[in-house]
Amino acid sequence: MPPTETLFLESTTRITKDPIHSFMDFQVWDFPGQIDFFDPTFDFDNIFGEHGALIWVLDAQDEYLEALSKLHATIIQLQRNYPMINIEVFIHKVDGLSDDYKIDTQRDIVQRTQDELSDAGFDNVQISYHLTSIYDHSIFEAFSKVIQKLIPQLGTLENLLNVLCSNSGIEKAFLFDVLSKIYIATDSSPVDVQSYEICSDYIDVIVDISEIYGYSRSPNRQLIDASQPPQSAGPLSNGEEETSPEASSIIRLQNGMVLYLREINKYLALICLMRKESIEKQGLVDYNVQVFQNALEKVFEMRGA
Ligand SMILES: Nc1nc2c(ncn2[C@@H]2O[C@H](COP(=O)(O)OP(=O)(O)OP(=O)(O)O)[C@@H](O)[C@H]2O)c(=O)[nH]1
Repeated sequence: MPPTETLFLESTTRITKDPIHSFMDFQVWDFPGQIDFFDPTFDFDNIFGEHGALIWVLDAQDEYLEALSKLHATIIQLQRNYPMINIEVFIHKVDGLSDDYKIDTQRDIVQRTQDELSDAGFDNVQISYHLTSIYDHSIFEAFSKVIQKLIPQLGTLENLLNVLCSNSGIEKAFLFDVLSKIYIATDSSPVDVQSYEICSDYIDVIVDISEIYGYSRSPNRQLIDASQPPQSAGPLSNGEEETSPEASSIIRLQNGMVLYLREINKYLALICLMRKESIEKQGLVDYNVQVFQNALEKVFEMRGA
């Protein structure tokens, strides 16, 4: 949904559950802001007993002290009953704030939270804070980090991406869930926002091209319907779908970098950022990506087994 359309969203009046079917099925539950978690009619155990992460959204452009004290009370309750739930605080709508003010706001929220929790006897609660906005990629990046913590195989995925990068001259590799643009894993080099943004934009380009030039494919292979760049496997007829390689695409950027995309399966795409010299050995890169893809299949097979 484009940010401008969010202006017309209706207010949330009850808990709404959005199932997300992807490489991992999960549900996002949206709670109305005015809900009272401590009301006796609110079934705290039934709701939080099943959750992996609590995302608490604070409006950084508004007065947040009341929402913050509700957050503190909720964390204390969770620590007593469900300490395994990840607590993620989105300091949201930071697009309206100057850089200095953003940092000050985050510092204030962190400090107040630490003080409040330590007064209640909880000194080492792990809480992640994310500065977010719908007007840039920060909301997707924050959500990516939340989801990554819920993936049991994250360490294995990271290792596989590290091996792929070091053997193929790749500077940064992301494994993206194409529809949500969440990246589920990346290699262990630091993520810089520009790399993430350009890879995320690249997905938009590929999805747009697919919508125009795409063709019908088997349900197992239909996420990126078709990108037919020079390097791709060539046009597929309907009868060939099961045996044809996945979609792939390469874009050369003016600054000498290259973006390499390979569809991994129904949901996932690998996007790599590398220098143009590395793609001169494209056979090697393609081969290593294939090995990575096979390894990934095994990782997810084992999970399903
Ligand atoms: N400036 C700015 N506005 C935002 C951002 N995110 C949401 N908004 C605006 O905030 C308003 C409320 O958005 P909602 O998503 O309905 O907020 P909510 O807190 O879920 O509200 P309820 O549904 O009532 O619980 C909308 O007009 C959005 O356009 C943001 O990152 N920056």
